[in-house]
Amino acid sequence: MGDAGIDNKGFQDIALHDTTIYSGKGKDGKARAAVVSFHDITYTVATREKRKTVSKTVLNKVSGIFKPGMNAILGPTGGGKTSLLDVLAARKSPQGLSGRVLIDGKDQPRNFRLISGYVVQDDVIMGTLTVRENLEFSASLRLPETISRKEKKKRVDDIIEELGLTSCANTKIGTQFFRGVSGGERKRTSIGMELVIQPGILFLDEPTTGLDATTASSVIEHLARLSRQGRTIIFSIHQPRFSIFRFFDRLHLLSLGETVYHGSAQTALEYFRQVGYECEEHNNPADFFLDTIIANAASLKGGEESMHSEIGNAENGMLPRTSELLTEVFKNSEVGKQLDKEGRGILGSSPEKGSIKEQEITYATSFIQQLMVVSKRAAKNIIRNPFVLIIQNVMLLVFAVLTGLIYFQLDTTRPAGIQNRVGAFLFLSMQQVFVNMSGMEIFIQERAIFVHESANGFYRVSPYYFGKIVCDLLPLRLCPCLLFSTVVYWMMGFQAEADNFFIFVLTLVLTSFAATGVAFAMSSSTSQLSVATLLSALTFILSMIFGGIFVNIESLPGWIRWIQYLSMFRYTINALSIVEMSGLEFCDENGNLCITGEMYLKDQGIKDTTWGLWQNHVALSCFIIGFFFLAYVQLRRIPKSK
Ligand SMILES: Nc1ncnc2c1ncn2[C@@H]1O[C@H](COP(=O)(O)OP(=O)(O)OP(=O)(O)O)[C@@H](O)[C@H]1O
Repeated sequence: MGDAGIDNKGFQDIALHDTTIYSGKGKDGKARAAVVSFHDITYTVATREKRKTVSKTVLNKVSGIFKPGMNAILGPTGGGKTSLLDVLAARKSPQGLSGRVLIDGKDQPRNFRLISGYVVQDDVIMGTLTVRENLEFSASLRLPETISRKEKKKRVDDIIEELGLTSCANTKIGTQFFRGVSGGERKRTSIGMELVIQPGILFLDEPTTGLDATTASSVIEHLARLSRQGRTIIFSIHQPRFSIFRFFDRLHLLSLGETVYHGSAQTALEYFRQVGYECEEHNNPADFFLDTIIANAASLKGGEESMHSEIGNAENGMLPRTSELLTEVFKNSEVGKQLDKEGRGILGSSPEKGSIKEQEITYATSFIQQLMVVSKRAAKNIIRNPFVLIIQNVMLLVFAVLTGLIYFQLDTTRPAGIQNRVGAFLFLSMQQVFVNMSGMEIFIQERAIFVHESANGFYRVSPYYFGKIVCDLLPLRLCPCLLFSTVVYWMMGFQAEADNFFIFVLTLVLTSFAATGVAFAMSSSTSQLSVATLLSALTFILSMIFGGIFVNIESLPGWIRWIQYLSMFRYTINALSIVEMSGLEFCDENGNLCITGEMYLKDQGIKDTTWGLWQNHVALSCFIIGFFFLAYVQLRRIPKSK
């Protein structure tokens, strides 16, 4: 059997001319393609099956060598393509992973994620920004501050031209609320966001998925053009048409996490013919490979039934080993042996004897630069998505007028004057808490974008978080709350004293921020909006019960009474009660049987002292600090590796 696949050309030139660890750039500062070799990659995960934890082998001793050009990882669904791509791109956590990935014969640098590009399958890209703005966002954060604005702009212009995005450069990407650029333009923008750093190696997870045939061909054509400029492009792909397949230089065929073929794409058909599988004249090679792999695996499992089942259903991800199994055939073939020999050669000349290590994330820009760029994008996002902004401000104003009309100019007759005020305190605190549950979706909606960008070194968690807080708290929490509290205070006819008014507004603002803190903490702790909503609703309801109105706290048994201290409703209601009730006298219709506001407060166990008032604001501030800090910690804990 002749050399049906492995092409040595290029490796010696590239790998051995430089003894330093790969930095992504050549001596001239331009992107430098590299040889990515992987040796005996095994990846296992623990899964739950029939109430037992079992170990599943996703990749089993997979080896190969990807050189500058177009390198495709192909295989049936569940074959391990994405897993292999993630391992090569250093996006997998080292847990359960063994083997080595070398770049130009040396270990991957610890900041490999930052010098290589990675385009995920579902484009994670801000829909409210234009194509150009998204590219500029990437350039502002991923290029060092030593590069001038002019140069960054030029780089963005070049990419727009290179990827054929000129006609849609100023079109918004699009969200679920409005249509923007086409699928192909969106994918090319995602690719452009990675090209900003001029990576020598570009990884793409199924770049054609979800695109129509013509758009998919155009994306692959663009990638092929990029590869000819000196880049190593590695991508997973499911079932490409021939018009796409013909652009592939090298091919790695996977079946159930094992290599079926690795080598030149042009000679792959010849290899299969030599091992006994002939492709019909007008059949698409990619379809032929997949059909052959599936049929081979199914026939070895035995039976007609398994012929029709996905091969991904094999037990523990492995098939019984027989000499006819294509993975075994490949190992024993000339192509397989030559790949093994070449791989051992690279490993032998590798200076280190390391294993796959956790990646470290370094950043090209300072905290301040990241804060500015991220805040600017968050502000644009709010302005261009005005629905929430309008609801939060305009609707709340309408709601404030309605509330003001219900409790209009409260009098001090007894019992209505007391009852209406107490009802109003509860209603106002509930309103502030429940309206701010909208903060729940803040980190859930953008979770995929945040994970992708922070894993790729766009920004640290802290500037992203602070940027979000500023852009969310001011327009969506503070402004509506100031509007609302001003309208209701004067319409309800609360005490016309400046001090009282300002303390009233402060109390509602702190309540609004504390509720937002709870929503943020929930939002950063889960990716499911329904879970976050449920958790927050339960927290608020429990807190409401212990607010002092639904149940007399003093009448509760001691073992449960302490929960009152965790109720933000209690602090809000107590503060509002002290501010409004102190100094009032409530009498019945005849002007007899009067009680003072102070008597009411004493009856409720509320201390009408300076500290008695301000302790409520201190407690609400502690809630704010605690929940905002928790939200930050939870955001940091979101794994950046898969
Ligand atoms: N963390 C994990 N936990 C459990 N199973 C996993 C995990 N990662 C991968 N797998 C399993 O390993 C197999 C390979 O997954 P992978 O996503 O790499 O396949 P793929 O070839 O990219 O599939 P597709 O074409 O459907 O995207 C699948 O059966 C998948 O369910």
